[in-house]
Amino acid sequence: MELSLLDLSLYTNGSPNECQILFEQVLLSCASSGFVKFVNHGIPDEKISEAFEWSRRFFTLSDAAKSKAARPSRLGPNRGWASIGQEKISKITGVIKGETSSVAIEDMKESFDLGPHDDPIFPTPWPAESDIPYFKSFMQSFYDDCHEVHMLILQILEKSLGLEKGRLSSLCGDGNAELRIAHYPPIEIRSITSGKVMRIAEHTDVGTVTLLFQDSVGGLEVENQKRPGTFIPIHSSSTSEMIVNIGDTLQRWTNEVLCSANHRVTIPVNMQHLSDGLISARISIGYFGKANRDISLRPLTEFEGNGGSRFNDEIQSQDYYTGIHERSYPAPELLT
Ligand SMILES: O=C(O)CCC(=O)C(=O)O
Ligand SMILES: [Fe+2]
Repeated sequence: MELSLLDLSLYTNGSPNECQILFEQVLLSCASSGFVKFVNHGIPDEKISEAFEWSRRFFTLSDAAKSKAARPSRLGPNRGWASIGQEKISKITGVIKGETSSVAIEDMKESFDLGPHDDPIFPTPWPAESDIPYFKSFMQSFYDDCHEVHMLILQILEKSLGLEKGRLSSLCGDGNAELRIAHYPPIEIRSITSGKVMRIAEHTDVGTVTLLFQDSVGGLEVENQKRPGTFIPIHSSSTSEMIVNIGDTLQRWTNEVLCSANHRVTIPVNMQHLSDGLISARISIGYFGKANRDISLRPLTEFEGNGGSRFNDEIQSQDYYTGIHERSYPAPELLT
């Protein structure tokens, strides 16, 4: 299975026929693998390179400086700096499939998440401006760029799925997303094969779609939806390539016409034949598109038909997101 690499600019610049082909290809890729890749998505290459540069700068700050932006210990969305091993994504492995995991594999990564600007309920804790001047303004501007692409992709999905204009995008227009920079420090192959740690354990993302940029180290893999249990490596030929994966929100809204993509970050494919060796540090940047707060995650009426749904519970978006995020930050006494 190869992921389609599609030209997003055709949506605004293409002929009606080219647009139609784009809608069909997006649907084909998302419905068969939960993933699609885009070029010409509108965020300039230089800005993406700059985002990687800012990420490196942030992660080379001292722990004391990063701690000023530490993840708050209260219920809510992901905000601020989470140190290496703090988030345990293995605690949410299998949740969307209705399987619960009892293992607590440590993720060997650190991350920094920002939410909407001036969020009065869940503000983002920032590092001191004097420690990393202009970091905040750059990251907020990159957040806005990603929000625009998120809206564009939802509009395309509306067309692909035969929905009314605005049907998906109006549920997300407030911009309730998170932008995450993640740093995976160098790690021994043996540590991962021991089964105790991972770069990031397999999981699905909770939101609508995730927009992901990765450096050239590799290791990102997606589960083959036709052959569960087997994983396919996802390469990017440049950091500008945008990888888009379907999240739980769209799985629920579409009543599984689209299914969220189960993915993980592990040993890069070019090192998988080795029993020993050091995997280089890796940086990725992900924008986690989400529904506005207080939106029902029941299937949309357009997808209600045929044989009911697994997702008829009355859960609302923020409650679902918070519940899942909190599971991945278990209190030490809850770890198994
Ligand atoms: O680092 C990556 O490539 C993926 C990260 C990821 O899946 C996540 O943070 O949800
Ligand atoms: Fe993810």
